[in-house]
Amino acid sequence: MLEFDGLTKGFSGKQVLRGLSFTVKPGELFGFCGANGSGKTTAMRIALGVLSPDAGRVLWNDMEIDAGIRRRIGYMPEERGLYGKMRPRDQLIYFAQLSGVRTNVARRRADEWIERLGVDMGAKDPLERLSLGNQQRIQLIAALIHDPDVLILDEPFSGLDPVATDAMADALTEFSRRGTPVIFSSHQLDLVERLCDRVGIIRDGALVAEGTVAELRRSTGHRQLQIALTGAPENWAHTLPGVRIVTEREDMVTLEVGPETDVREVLAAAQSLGDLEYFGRRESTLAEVFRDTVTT
Ligand SMILES: Nc1ncnc2c1ncn2[C@@H]1O[C@H](COP(=O)(O)OP(=O)(O)OP(=O)(O)O)[C@@H](O)[C@H]1O
Repeated sequence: MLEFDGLTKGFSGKQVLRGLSFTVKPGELFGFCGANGSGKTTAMRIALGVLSPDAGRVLWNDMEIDAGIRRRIGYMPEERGLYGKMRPRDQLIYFAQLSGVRTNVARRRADEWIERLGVDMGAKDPLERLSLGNQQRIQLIAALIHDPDVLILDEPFSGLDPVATDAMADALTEFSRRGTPVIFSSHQLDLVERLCDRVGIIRDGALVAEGTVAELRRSTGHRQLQIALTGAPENWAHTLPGVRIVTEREDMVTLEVGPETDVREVLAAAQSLGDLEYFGRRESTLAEVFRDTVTT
């Protein structure tokens, strides 16, 4: 279990983390979300020992992370960190060896992952000649080639095409299903919603929401309805009681209703305005929950 316990951190008087606490359990794929500058990278760097906190700790299985534990972490830094002039395969083997993997095993794993993630490169190409997406795939392999006990990935999906995204998502899911806790930061909330077992939302250096996507949806207290009517007067949705219009298309209106609104009243009002073609609930997306959480 990876535990962030009351982390605080400031840079030249600016408070960036303010008592950040959450845990990532074995086998869990955890999405770490927050607005730009909310402190995600800072927290992950502290877990890796790149930065030290002003207060608080990061624990791995109840032990403070030391150099030995750190070697068992797979980390993908936001600033990436590979050698541009070196061939990717050689680097992967080198990194694996540094983490204690035998050379023949390192070679085999490098080749397997390069193939599995579909890295497109010539055998002699140095890293800097690869496209950014392919460099990023190599960076992911560097994080997992030593078969780590925990994976901490800073925006691993940014800039990837849909095929690479799926390949990377499969790899992370496989690690988590094997029991490895995986935490990654991302602004791609549709992806986080699709992949993650749990999600944490950080705001101004503290966690303001945490749970499964379903739990986060419930916590906002907002419900959305979709209604389709025929034969109704123009702008009919504006006359419904206790609703906020989210989108208004010719064929379907999406509405948000607060916790105090009686949905049956909305239904009755809609029926009195035209012929009801569709009436149903729409789940909020994680992006909507996120906006709600970080702007209110
Ligand atoms: N070494 C540093 N010195 C001074 N300020 C820093 C340093 N590292 C981070 N900060 C500041 O800390 C704040 C949080 O940055 P951080 O990179 O942790 O946010 P983030 O949530 O990862 O953002 P993003 O989503 O944009 O990557 C920012 O205001 C940043 O400018």
